[in-house]
Amino acid sequence: MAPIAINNQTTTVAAYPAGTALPAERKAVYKIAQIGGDGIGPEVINAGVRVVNAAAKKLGTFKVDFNELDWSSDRYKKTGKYLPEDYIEVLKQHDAIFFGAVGAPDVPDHISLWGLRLAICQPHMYANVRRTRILPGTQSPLRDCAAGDLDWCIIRENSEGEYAGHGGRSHRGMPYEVGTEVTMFTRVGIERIARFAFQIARSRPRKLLTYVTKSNAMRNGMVLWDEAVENVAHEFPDVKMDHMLVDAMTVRMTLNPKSLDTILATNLHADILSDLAAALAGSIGIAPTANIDPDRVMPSMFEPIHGSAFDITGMGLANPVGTFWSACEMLEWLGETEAAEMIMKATEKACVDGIKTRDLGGSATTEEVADAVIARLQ
Ligand SMILES: NC(=O)c1ccc[n+]([C@@H]2O[C@H](COP(=O)([O-])OP(=O)(O)OC[C@H]3O[C@@H](n4cnc5c(N)ncnc54)[C@H](O)[C@@H]3O)[C@@H](O)[C@H]2O)c1
Ligand SMILES: O=C(O)C[C@@H](O)C(=O)O
Ligand SMILES: [K+]
Ligand SMILES: [Mn+2]
Repeated sequence: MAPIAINNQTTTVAAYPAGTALPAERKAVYKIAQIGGDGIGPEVINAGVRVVNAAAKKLGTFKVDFNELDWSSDRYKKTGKYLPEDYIEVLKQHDAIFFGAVGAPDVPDHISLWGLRLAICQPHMYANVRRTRILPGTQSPLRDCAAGDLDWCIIRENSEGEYAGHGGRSHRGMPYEVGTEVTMFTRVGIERIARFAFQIARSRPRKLLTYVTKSNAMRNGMVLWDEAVENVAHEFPDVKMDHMLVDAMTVRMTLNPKSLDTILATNLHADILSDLAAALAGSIGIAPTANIDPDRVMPSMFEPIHGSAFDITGMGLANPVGTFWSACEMLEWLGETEAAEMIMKATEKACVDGIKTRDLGGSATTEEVADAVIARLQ
């Protein structure tokens, strides 16, 4: 494996390992596929687009051309399809994808998720990166944690495992009906995500990786996980590694959170742990997601961690901070670190100044938070 340059930038945003992350060139214009999707998705994405455009204008070094795509549950209800046949080709014409959320009250959740998010991300975007940090001006429900704490980077395997899509149902409606969901792990899939996670861990000051499985109860695939991760660990002797079973991990995240830094887990486990991480940092509304194709075959997809939140749709209550942070991850991935830092700092300033949505204890609307962030870009 090629040596990996260590990214020494002191940045408040993503610090991807330089070897995997830096694009070949910076561009004058980035073409971004904008997919608001459902529920609060379009609300937070529209706010994010405004903030990104304002930052680009302020810097004057690049432009962003957002291409709005109507791929959503509305489209599904009208046409029977979330995506056009040639969606891969369409997406490939872009440098990145800026995504809101998918999920509608009148479409089964497994249809919407597989119809849009999973169809786009599997199999190329195998690394799902979910950062957490208690932002200045916000509060954690953990009494001993303050701004800057819970600085975690969760690496979620994003292409297989519990989301392999294998299984079936038979004897529908009968008392002896059967449903199976086959969890599939491959050594190739585990090793590639483990290497990615070790590279991230190595690029962070603490060089500390905790990997999570449930290899006591799940005695095949998760034991393969343990073996494959331990094997990859030999390539990274400078990274300190430990292992947790997922149930005990929830306890450690809550009661001993400062002992953690980079966290690697399977698709489902990391999905759950990353929502917990966001909540421990104050709100699900602040947390970002980067669905990364480290090989850059597909444009990577950036989205807030949350879903379409139909309970608050159209009310101006959606916190756009997770979307702004996701935009920072996107800009960082494109090589525009300066813009990423500018947006992250302005977002933190708006929080410090108390311009926050209800989930963070404030009373500002989505648009007011966006206005406040734009006013603080410098
Ligand atoms: N990546 C995705 O597109 C994605 C992620 C999660 C859930 N979903 C889908 O979204 C739908 C709703 O799922 P759910 O209710 O389990 O999760 P959710 O994240 O949509 O909402 C959970 C709770 O958090 C609140 N919340 C979420 N985002 C918020 C924000 N930005 N600001 C303030 N409050 C916020 C909601 O109001 C709700 O009370 C389902 O269809 C689900 O499948 C999609
Ligand atoms: O598990 C998923 O992929 C759906 C959603 O919960 C998410 O985290 O994006
Ligand atoms: K989302
Ligand atoms: Mn989730």
